[in-house]
Amino acid sequence: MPHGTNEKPTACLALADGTLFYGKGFGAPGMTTAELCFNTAMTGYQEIMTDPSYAGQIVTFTFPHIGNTGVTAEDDETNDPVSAGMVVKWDPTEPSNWRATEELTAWLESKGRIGIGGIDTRRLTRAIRQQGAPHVALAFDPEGNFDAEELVAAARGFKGLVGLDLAKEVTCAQSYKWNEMRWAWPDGYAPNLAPKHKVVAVDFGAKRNILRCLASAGCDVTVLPATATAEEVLAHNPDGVFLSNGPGDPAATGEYAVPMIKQVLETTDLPVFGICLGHQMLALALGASTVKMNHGHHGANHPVKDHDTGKVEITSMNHGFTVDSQSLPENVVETHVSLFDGSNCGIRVADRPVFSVQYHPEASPGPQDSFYLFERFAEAMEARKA
Ligand SMILES: NC(=O)CC[C@H](N)C(=O)O
Repeated sequence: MPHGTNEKPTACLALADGTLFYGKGFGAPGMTTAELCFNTAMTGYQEIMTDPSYAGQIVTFTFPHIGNTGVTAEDDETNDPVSAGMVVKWDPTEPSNWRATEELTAWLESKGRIGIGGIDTRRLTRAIRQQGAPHVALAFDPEGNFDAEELVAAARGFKGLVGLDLAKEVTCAQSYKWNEMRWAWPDGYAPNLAPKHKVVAVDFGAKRNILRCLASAGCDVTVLPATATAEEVLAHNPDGVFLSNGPGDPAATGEYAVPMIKQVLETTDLPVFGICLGHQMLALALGASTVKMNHGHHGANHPVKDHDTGKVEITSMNHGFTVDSQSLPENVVETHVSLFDGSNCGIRVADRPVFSVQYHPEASPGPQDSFYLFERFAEAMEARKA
């Protein structure tokens, strides 16, 4: 029965440990298996659902009002929802927003994704925190016929994200140019409208707002597929190389991406900037290691301390793996750290403009505090030319 109602449930969420949550289905009928996480952001459900880094995951939204602002294609971080499904407390409400072109439920249905409403998301979130991100099966049947044992077996059959390279499933098929800028600017920031620096962005599942931020910092961006070799990257004669966010296990994607990054580092003095998966794989290329977290960081209010300036930024996060700061080699400085759990949030090579962050400085959804990193990347390219 959906939480707090007498209705017959039309959706079921089964955890691998046998726990069942019944609720009201929305979106597209069907069944899917994934890892389950929770996201604490109060806004941005569409950006979250379309963030390619959520491949292989179902998102529990701890904020109860999901659907209020509808959906608009302008807010997509990539063409379609990538997250396998969504879990919410209340049924999505009718949108009330001038930008909405569609309702969340109709959009999810047209994109073949499953949602479940009427769930006690507090209880579920507590379960995720206690046991670690569980493997789950989520089913939506308008008739409400579920075989609980079958669903639990399906959840147990999900192999998990460790060892999984999902970047190759969400990367672009071909290279392309990106010129579009941000629509909103951080306070006091004067947009740099002339593209000054040639940047190759390797797309492991890049969010569009990252590309907009690069363009807004003066970068002329060429996006290359995840499997690009160092030769392919350098053939564009870039002033800098950007490594994007993306889904799955950094060690698995790193099997082909880390040799590319190493070769760029060994054969050039180019500035390199990485975000999230790009950060993790840069760390791997520098000799550090990554580990799976208990339940990861997914939200829009994570405080991070910048050791260089002493400042605290409020950041947007979405990651389930992390760089083991104990494994950082001597020439790599830990620049940022999470004030929630002390985990690594940023690195820099001691004597080179090679740096990366675990969080999302492009915001969308989230705060704008960290835009300076894009400017830092542009400054490094400027300095190298001078
Ligand atoms: N947002 C990302 O790039 C996520 C990186 C990686 N897939 C993780 O879960 O940690």
